[in-house]
Amino acid sequence: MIEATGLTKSYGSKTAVYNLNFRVQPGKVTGFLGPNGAGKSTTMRMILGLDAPTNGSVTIGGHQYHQLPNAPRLVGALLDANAKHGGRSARAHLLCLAQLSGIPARRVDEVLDVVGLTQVARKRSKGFSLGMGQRLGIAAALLGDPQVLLFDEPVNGLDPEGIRWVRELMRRLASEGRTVFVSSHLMSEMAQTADHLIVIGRGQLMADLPVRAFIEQNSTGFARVRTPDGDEAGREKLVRALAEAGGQVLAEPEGTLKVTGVELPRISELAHAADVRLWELSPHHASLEEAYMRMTQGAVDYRSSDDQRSGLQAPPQQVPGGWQQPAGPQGGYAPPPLGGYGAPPPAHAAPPHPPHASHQAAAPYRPEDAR
Ligand SMILES: Nc1ncnc2c1ncn2[C@@H]1O[C@H](COP(=O)(O)OP(=O)(O)OP(=O)(O)O)[C@@H](O)[C@H]1O
Repeated sequence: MIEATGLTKSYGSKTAVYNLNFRVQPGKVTGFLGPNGAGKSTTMRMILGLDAPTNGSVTIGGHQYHQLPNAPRLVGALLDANAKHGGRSARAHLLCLAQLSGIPARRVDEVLDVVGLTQVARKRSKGFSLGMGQRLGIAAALLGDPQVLLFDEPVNGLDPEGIRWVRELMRRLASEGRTVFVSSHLMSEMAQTADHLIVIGRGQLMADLPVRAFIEQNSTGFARVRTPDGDEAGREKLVRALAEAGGQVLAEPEGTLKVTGVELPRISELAHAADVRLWELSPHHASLEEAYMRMTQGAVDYRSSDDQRSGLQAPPQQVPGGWQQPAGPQGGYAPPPLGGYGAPPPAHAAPPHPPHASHQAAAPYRPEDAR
């Protein structure tokens, strides 16, 4: 098990990671999610003893990395797939790592086989594609047959077949009882790979919950409704009727309405009764990616200025005579529940002041706490 306690890292005035508390359990794939610059790599480096925490600690099996007896045999990691000598062959690169850790040479051939690089084992790695480089990095992580594995963005540069392979490998490693900690900025990928999620934004913990719970909370459906272009009166009439029927309506930038709280057949009846024609009435599911974006919005360091994801970045548009707020608890676009994901970090910065003992981030939401 990996355990972080009050883990904090500052680089000068920049706080990269602040007061992280989490546990990564064996026998599961734990996804470590966060937008660019959230602090994932910094956290992983601290777990591996490559960076020293400014405050707090992180341990593996109760020990700091440097205190582990024979660490390379206990912990394997892929941090940077480019961290290799390009002039060496894949096999020579792995042999070198194996010798440094007292791992027998036959293990090199085993891991080359596991990652599918046997055919190119004697080729220089500088000619490798990004995907082959990732596979070589994964092979290096597996060399010591470790119980604890950390992968920083392992599917970067992989094609769909490679992504599926990584997903299956992670799941297999976890099913063997290993601790598997995988970082990504893609919720859609993690939703398919991980059992548990730890989400950070601007260095702070935003959620710590099973993937199943995240999906249950965020994959509720909604209806998309379009009235004829230019028929403002009809649109307003429908919005009023939907609101009176208990629905929640959000105007989308494209001119459509996003409706939750009213079933599709009922929307059709209401439109008919109000004598409003519909150009579109379709069922939808909010994607997990969207829910994740919503959770981490305000915790993103770098965002393009023309990000038009409907209802996510832009404030909801006012709907005349109807509901103006985003969907309620049953809607896919609901804001994180109060007391739910834990206090998000301050909107515009990681801790506004350098961390100090009295500034405690709220405990993250764990569904088991609610039971
Ligand atoms: N050595 C360093 N010196 C100064 N700032 C750093 C250093 N390493 C990381 N940072 C800063 O700390 C923050 C967290 O960076 P980190 O690389 O851990 O994020 P990340 O979640 O891994 O991002 P990405 O998904 O883009 O790799 C960033 O703002 C980054 O610029």
